[in-house]
Amino acid sequence: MTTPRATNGHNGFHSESEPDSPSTTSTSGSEASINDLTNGTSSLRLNRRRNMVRKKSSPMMPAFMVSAPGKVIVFGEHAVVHGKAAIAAAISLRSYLLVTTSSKSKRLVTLTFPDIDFNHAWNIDELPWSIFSHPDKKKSYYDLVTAIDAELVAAIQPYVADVSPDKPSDIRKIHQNSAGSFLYMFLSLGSQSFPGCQYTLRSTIPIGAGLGSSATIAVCLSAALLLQLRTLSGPHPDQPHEEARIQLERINRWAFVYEMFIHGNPSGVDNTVSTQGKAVVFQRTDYDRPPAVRPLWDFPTLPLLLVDTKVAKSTKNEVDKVARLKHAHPKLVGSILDAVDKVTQTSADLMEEDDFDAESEDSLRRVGELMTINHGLLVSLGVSHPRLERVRELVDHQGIGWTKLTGAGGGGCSITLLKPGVSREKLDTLEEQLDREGFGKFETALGGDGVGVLWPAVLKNGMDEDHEGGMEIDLEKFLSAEGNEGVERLVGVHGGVGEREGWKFWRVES
Ligand SMILES: Nc1ncnc2c1ncn2[C@@H]1O[C@H](COP(=O)(O)OP(=O)(O)O)[C@@H](O)[C@H]1O
Ligand SMILES: C[C@@](O)(CCOP(=O)(O)O)CC(=O)O
Repeated sequence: MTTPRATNGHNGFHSESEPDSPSTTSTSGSEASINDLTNGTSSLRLNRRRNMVRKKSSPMMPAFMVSAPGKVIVFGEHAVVHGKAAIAAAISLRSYLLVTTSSKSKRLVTLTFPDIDFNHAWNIDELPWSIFSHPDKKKSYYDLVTAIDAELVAAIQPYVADVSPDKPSDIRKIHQNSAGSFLYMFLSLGSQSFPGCQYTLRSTIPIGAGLGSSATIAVCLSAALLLQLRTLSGPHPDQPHEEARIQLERINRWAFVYEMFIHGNPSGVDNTVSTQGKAVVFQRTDYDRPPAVRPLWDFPTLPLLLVDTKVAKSTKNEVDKVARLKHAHPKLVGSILDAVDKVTQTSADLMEEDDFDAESEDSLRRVGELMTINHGLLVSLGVSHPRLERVRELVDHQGIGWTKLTGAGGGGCSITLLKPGVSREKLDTLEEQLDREGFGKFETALGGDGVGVLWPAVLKNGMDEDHEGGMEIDLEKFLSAEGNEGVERLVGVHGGVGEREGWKFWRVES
């Protein structure tokens, strides 16, 4: 567990437009977090005084945004749920969350997820705060929560039950799951004095395709809530790496809670890579302790083709399937999982070798062979799908690379490592075939930034209507941006025009 850091006057979110930002204390958070953060009564008094000043000068937080990337698992999915290692890398497809605060008298907290046609508001004063703030249950922002509490889930049930009553039951279930996971995190972290606010999310990541869409929502909501509670410091460009790492760990811990609610038994690899970005070797051997996460700083720029089968899958179902198989054949499935682990470790070693060259045929062939083996092992665990096998068949037929499923399988996406020097003609033939057969194709760079913050929600460059002082992103603009391109153009961390001025990231690279 991370020890809570004492206040140093430089915590809290740093922003030019926020008159009194440097503080660790919570204007809207619980008393517990004030006590946890301060070193004795004098600093407590000082912080209370700061809060009073802030309340007078800045009664409402400015609208702000948070963004988190999707991921591909390059090696080790499923085995990672059973304590083995996995390698995952952030991709350039991202989710974007706009947080708008209402005036004090408005007591609604609203969740707006237009991508899944979900919108719901709750009266903050009617939520079950008493059970969540009971001393036996109350969690702090820095706690490591490793299990979902059944009593707390029961307490939020009445608030989830009336969500989307007119939707078909399968859609309703998804909405209720979103509502439940959000309320669980909101009630665990917040307090009744929380201001009315709206969380609006748009994503460029295909949903349920194995690219970690749910983890990006978990990361965005976790970061947003922790920022609202003023329990995070930065991000700012000169922030020491160790301090940045602590902030990321806090975000990641609560993102994991959200994922546990959605998926039941996640490994945590998705939320970890979405939080910290780039590429990592991830392993969680003991669920009561934080996972071992080793960043791969020099992760090679692998020539990857990402194909979407457009077959929807459920991560929970696929994970349950493997658990059942393991239960039925413990030794056999145990050996398969061990073999996946070996593949992952071998690949990590290989890619970290000094003479590994992402453009050389020999280096790529060795990684490619490991991908083929990993896919074969996943097939034996029963998590492939005929459409995934079809992609593999088409790629193999052209002889242009090595393919494996990525993520939970059962549909979703595959990745193909392309051989160097593949002719344009062969690639075109493959792409035409994929197109004809209804597959989707993504171009995405691997190893991008993790969670980012735009505070306030004002961008300084990138759009036509940009003018001096920047362009404010309001709810209307955000909701009316057309499709993925519109979202990227409006608020994208790169926006197709290179690094966007305004977005900031916690950087831990040494
Ligand atoms: N854009 C989105 N808006 C709202 N909820 C989303 C969005 N994308 C994903 N989700 C949530 O995540 C779930 C999909 O998660 P999961 O099955 O793990 O797929 P993935 O492989 O994409 O992470 C959805 O059912 C929904 O609850
Ligand atoms: C199958 C698994 O290893 C990865 C799931 O990824 P996704 O939800 O399909 O993006 C599950 C996990 O790691 O929690």
